[in-house]
Amino acid sequence: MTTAAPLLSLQNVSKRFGGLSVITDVSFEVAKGARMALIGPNGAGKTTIFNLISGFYRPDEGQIVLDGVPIQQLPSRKRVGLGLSRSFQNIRLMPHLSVIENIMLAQQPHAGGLLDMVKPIALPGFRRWQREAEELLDAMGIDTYAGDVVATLPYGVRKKIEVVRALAAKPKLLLLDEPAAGLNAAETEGLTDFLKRIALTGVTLLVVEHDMGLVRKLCDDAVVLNFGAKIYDGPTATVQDNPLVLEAYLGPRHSKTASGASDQKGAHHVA
Ligand SMILES: Nc1ncnc2c1ncn2[C@@H]1O[C@H](COP(=O)(O)OP(=O)(O)OP(=O)(O)O)[C@@H](O)[C@H]1O
Repeated sequence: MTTAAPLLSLQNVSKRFGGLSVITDVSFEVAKGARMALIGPNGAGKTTIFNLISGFYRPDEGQIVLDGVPIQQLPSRKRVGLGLSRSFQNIRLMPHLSVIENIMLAQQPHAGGLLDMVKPIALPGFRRWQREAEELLDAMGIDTYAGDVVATLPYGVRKKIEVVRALAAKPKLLLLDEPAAGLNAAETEGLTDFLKRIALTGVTLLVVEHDMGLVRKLCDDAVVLNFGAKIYDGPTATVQDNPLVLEAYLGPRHSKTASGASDQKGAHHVA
């Protein structure tokens, strides 16, 4: 039996800061088309893993392979060229530009650079980028905001645009860093449906998120970190039954009685 090659593979990845081991021998795979969560208590190492995948940090040991290419020594922009994109928890849109201008800026990996946006109309590719940005906003159901200045839009809409910005570079793999942070329950529900729609376009998702409601609705599988080590790698449906996971979130005394714990935004209950 042959198994399809994963889109992303971390193999025995470790990262230290000075004498502090922050990631220890972490391995996991993300299949093509998967919707996978990367979860764990505060300080577990999730953001560090994202920074290692996206190229802000280099691992001290181990390999990171994207679509068959070892990327751990490549600069971030090369990883973007290979199909990696990331949305950030703290929205990184240009607040005084319109939605469509922000999306077009994010198409820059396929253009000549930021300077091109200073004199954009003269560029041969401008009309095409504009059309593609309009199509993307339309496909994601937020084209009504295309001409609006970002700073004037509600926070929940800006979060969606932050995600669409990350899609503008046509990624194979999208890293989503706490997409539901700061959203209320209704906005989170809307965002979850929105992310499912994105996944249906074939983009593979790896999601760091504390909101377990979103994780359960969106992600089939989860990797759980604690103190920089992997403690679970399997279906999201059974993550809350795992004693190591319960212990990591709630402490050893609670691990047998935690199944009654409820979802709470900001509180890191897993059950
Ligand atoms: N540049 C750095 N220098 C030193 N220590 C760091 C650095 N970046 C992260 N750490 C440490 O590494 C550990 C993991 O941090 P990280 O931000 O990856 O955790 P996290 O799981 O994303 O946490 P949270 O859920 O709170 O965002 C923490 O103890 C943090 O203090």
